[in-house]
Amino acid sequence: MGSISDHNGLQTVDISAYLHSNDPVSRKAKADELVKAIHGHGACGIVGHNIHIETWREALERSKEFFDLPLEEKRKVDHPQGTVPHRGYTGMGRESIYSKDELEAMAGNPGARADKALDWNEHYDIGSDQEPVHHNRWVDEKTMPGFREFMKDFLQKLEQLHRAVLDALLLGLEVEPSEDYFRSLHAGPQGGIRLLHYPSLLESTIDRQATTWWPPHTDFTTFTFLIRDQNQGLEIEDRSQPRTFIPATTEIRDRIWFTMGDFGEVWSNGYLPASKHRVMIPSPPPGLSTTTERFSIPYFVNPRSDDSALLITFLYDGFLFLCVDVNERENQNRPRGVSV
Ligand SMILES: O=C(O)CCC(=O)C(=O)O
Ligand SMILES: [Fe+2]
Repeated sequence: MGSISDHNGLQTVDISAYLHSNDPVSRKAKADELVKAIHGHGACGIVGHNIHIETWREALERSKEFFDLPLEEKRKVDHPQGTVPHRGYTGMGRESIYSKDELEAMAGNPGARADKALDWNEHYDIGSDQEPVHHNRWVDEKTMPGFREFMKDFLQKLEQLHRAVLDALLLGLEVEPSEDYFRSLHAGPQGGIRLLHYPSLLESTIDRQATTWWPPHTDFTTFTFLIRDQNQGLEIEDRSQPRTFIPATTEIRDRIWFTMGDFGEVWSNGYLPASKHRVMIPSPPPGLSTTTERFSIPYFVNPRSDDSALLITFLYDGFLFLCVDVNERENQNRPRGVSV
């Protein structure tokens, strides 16, 4: 499939020529196309990426098997308490994303937290066993045979893809090969997958003011790949019309949605802006009173933790690129939401 432009302005880039060609001219052309697409919306679709549809279907099926376990089984792998919670299971309504405005409004008023809308999903975070900061909470092998091996392998495939996409961005941005710091920042095992389950809900019980699947947010990542089932829900902000969202449609079955994260925006000094996105609870299918459940698997690409403060600048297309690594350990541990 060639690259396509959706009627709604989001581009979908077929990166197979980048991954498989030895021709530097076509690789550079593809890298440029990717950078241009992300520059526009902070997000784009990616096809031709080497993650086979059978593999991602299996990942979604195994994810469903996990969420089908009794709650007491899932709670055996509950996320760690404290400042580094991003591994293991987080149950329904236990994490809320707060916007900057909400956090400001809450300052000095701890009771305000109780009024916060719930993000109605459950999720299970997995990263590399080699990653030094976070520690996996694996389900017992007897409970889910093969789950751990499969997820480790899936994670590795996504890691390979993230390195290839990062290389393409660096080529597209014309970063000098001597500035290999960027590559090395992401060469380690910091990527992580999140198995996500958005439950089916009885329409009459949904207070659409108070309940969301995910409210609008940007990810605290360099960038994110979004793998999902066939059900609609993800929407990406149209940067030309702020607060207007474009459905990230699912009709191309093996399209991965790519969203730039906060660190990626800082890293590129805004040239590749962080994508604001949300996940909406769809209306029930015609004739039904309950909404359809949804499964998705974001893969978060994070920079390496590093104790050294580092500042790198370079010029591209009249933009000053800036990368600040301010003792990232603090930043990486910043909660994306608040667990209760
Ligand atoms: O489920 C999705 O498609 C998106 C999830 C998401 O935005 C997130 O976990 O940060
Ligand atoms: Fe997100």
